Amino acid sequence: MSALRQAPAADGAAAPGASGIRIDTVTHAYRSPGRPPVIALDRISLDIGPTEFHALLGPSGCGKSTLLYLLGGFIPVQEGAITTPKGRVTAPGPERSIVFQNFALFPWKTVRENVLYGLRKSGVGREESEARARDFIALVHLTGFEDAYPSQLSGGMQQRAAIARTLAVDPKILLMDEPFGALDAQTRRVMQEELRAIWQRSPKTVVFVTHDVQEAVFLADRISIMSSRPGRIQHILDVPLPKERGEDTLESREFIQLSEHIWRLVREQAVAATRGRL
Ligand SMILES: Nc1ncnc2c1ncn2[C@@H]1O[C@H](COP(=O)(O)OP(=O)(O)OP(=O)(O)O)[C@@H](O)[C@H]1O
Repeated sequence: MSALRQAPAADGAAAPGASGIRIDTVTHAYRSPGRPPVIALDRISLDIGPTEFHALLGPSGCGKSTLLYLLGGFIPVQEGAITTPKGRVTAPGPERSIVFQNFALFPWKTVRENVLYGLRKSGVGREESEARARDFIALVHLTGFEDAYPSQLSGGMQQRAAIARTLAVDPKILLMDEPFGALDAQTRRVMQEELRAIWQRSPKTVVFVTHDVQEAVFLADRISIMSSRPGRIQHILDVPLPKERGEDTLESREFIQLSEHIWRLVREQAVAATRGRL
């Protein structure tokens, strides 16, 4: 396929000191007594550019979440290094925000208070925080639910509140672990378009974990496809679609061809992973 280019390094890839992320030969093993270690990641190297939207795809258990949590500083780097312009990642930091699969809202705070919490914590003033909270609650279609507590919302609404909380802070590096997994198909599509539009208005490094090939192709500039046991990056592909993406994108020949091609590559990894377990 001529539009495709195997892309071992991004154009404008992050050099340490520029913004973006450099992942340098990172290996991660989970160890428990009396069991062989699980090598979740094996010598992963990847440069993600300062304004790049990067998607991670791969079969279940290939280490996507592990890599994202390492980038977030939630689990310590065992071998290799992860560098951002702030230096080596050793702990969570204000320049990196993460949206987890299962929302992580404060149950004792309302939607508005949850969104305000992130803003106030990152030093945004009261008035600006109130305005941003209003805007981002509207963006995720939760206007009217500002004073609701998480327990009063559906799973999808809670997830949208969590997304609003993270996006409102406008972090330099946005890490997302299947953030739209709990949403119905319609809402998911709207949120994908909104996220892409937000990223275009305020370009930042995004690392987006998903199982959904079309979601990855619609959102990302580059896609890494991982293999499992051990987790390695098998392919890095450019997504040569126009920057502006919407309904038309989904119907374009380029989108359909690229999605099919990537689907085949992911399937190969999934088949290999299943064989490995038999
Ligand atoms: N706390 C843990 N202890 C032991 N093994 C773990 C732990 N967390 C993850 N693993 C193992 O590490 C590997 C990578 O897991 P990880 O959750 O990162 O994969 P994933 O690609 O995000 O999977 P999924 O797509 O199903 O969410 C898997 O084999 C998993 O079983």
